[in-house]
Order: sequence, then C-alpha cells, then structure tokens
Amino acid sequence: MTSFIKVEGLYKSFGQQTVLENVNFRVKKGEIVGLLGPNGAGKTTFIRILNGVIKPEKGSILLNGMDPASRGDAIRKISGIVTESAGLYHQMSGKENLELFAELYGVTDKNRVTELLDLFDLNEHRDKPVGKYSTGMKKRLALAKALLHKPDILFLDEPTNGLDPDGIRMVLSYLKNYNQETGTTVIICSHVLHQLETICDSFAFIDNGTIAEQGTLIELEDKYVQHVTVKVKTTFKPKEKHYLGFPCRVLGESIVVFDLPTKNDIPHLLIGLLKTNPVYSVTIMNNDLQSIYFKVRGYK
Ligand SMILES: Nc1ncnc2c1ncn2[C@@H]1O[C@H](COP(=O)(O)OP(=O)(O)OP(=O)(O)O)[C@@H](O)[C@H]1O
Repeated sequence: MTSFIKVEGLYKSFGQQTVLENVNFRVKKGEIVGLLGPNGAGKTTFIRILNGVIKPEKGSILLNGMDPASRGDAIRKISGIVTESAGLYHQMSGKENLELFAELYGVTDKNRVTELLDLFDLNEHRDKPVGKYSTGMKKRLALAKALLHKPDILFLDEPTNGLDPDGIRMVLSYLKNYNQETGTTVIICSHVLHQLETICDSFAFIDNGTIAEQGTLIELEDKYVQHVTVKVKTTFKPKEKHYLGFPCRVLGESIVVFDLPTKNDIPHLLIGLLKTNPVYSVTIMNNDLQSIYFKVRGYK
C-alpha cells in the first residue's frame, strides 16, 4: 500500500542543537498514529515540519504526494491542527469562533458550523463566550475548529491535557468515531500512553531526535515482549514457588502470578490449571504500551 506520509532521512537543528536526526517515518491513509517520546524529544518540531510551518535542513517528505517545505499552503488546506494554545478568541462565543474560522478557511458549507457544534455536544453552549468554557469544552471546540474544512489529516499535540477522565473519554471517542466515519488520518502526540493504546492503530517512538521504533502494538509486542508475566484469577493455591516449571507467586486473594518464557506457554499453563481448578481470567501484565515504551527506550 502506498504511504500517505513518507519521510526519509530528515534532519532539523536549531542553532547548534540537532533536534531531529535521520528520521524515517511512514503512515498509511486513514491510520491513527501515536507519536510518543520524552519531553524535548522533537515531537512538536516534527509535526510543525510535516505541516509546513518550519523547514528541515535535509531529507525528503511527501504528504499526500506534496512536499510541505514548498507546498505548505496546499498542505494546510488538507490538514487540521490542534495545539495547546488552540488559537481561540475567548471574548467571542463558540459559534462566533467557528464562523470566523470557517470564513478564514473558505468553508462554503453553511451547515458545517452547526454540524460540528452538534457533533461535539456544544450546541447548548454555542452563544457563551469561550472564556467561560470549561477545559473540556475548549478542547472540543479546538477539535471542531480543526475539522471545519474537513481535513484529510489531523495533527493533535496533547489533545487531552488538563481534562478529567470523563472529558478524556469523550474527546478520544469523538476522535475514533470521526476517524472511522471519514477515514481522516490522525497523528496524535501524548504522554498518556494508556489513552493512546485505546485509539491508535500504530505507534512511533521518537527518542534522541530519531524514530527509534514504529509499528502496531502486536508487532512491537512480538519484538519487545518475549518473556511474559501473567496474572491468573483462580482458586488454585501453589504450594511451591514453581508450577509446571514456571516461577509463580500469590499476589492476593485468588490471584496467582506466573512468569513464562513466551506467550506461547499460556495454553500449556491453562490446560494444567484447568485440570484441577477453575480459571476466571488471565491477563498479561507486561505487554501494554507503557511497558513496551520503556523497553524501546532501553529500560529493563
Ligand atoms: N523555535 C525553536 N528554537 C530553538 N529551539 C527549539 C525551537 N523549537 C523547539 N526547540 C528545541 O527543540 C527540542 C525539541 O522540542 P519539541 O518541542 O519538538 O519537543 P517535544 O518532543 O514536542 O517536547 P514536549 O513533549 O515537551 O512537548 C527542545 O530542546 C526545544 O527546546
């Protein structure tokens, strides 16, 4: 399949500081990609380069067949961006903000503003000044603003910062639904890994200015998680520190933790346990995005 975004050998420095170094990155159309990395890794810089706001020194970039460095205006016509500041006018109402930006973006569809106010549950607050909006409402309005011109690609820099768990769930589910309904490609930067895990199709890890790893959770798991720790809810109570040769320990009432060389040993363990005891659940404890993130970064 051809890539919607293809980056090869990208370099960017600010003065003496090299921020991005030999970045290679690919995204398929319609994918939601999580861009992860520690503070200062270069995520925002990378997004600004992809969106044509700043230029790299070296490397090739094609986004929908266009080079952002020379075709920034064309790229921004097909992209939406949500950053921390969001660029909303606080003295104006939500509806007035969207109407103003719709005009600036040349949106001709007269129903688009109402459609987005409905989609993001903001209709009730449409006439309230944005300065009086809650953080969650502002985030939803920023997303609505970014989607006014029906972009093919959406760049989101920390879209759930400052939101409570309800707000986070709401924003992420809007995003996922929107992506599924429209096939919009989404690049999302966040430090909250368990949130990304629920909505992203694949992940790219930026470390020391380069993409240290990119893939789906299954691909990353196959590469980084060989040894697995499983938590089993069962009435089985081990009398020894090993069971069927696997190290085990009691974690709490009806929970036993087993260390297995690979996930292919899980069926063998379960068949053994089920001969004598019921098993209510089995959870792998070390194959989540956060565990993989630390492995990619070289932590044990
Ligand atoms: N306009 C600029 N001029 C000089 N240095 C910059 C500029 N923009 C970014 N940097 C530097 O580039 C490095 C990467 O910054 P960037 O904002 O891209 O990182 P980030 O991964 O998005 O970080 P965070 O997770 O904290 O948002 C930092 O050291 C930053 O100080």
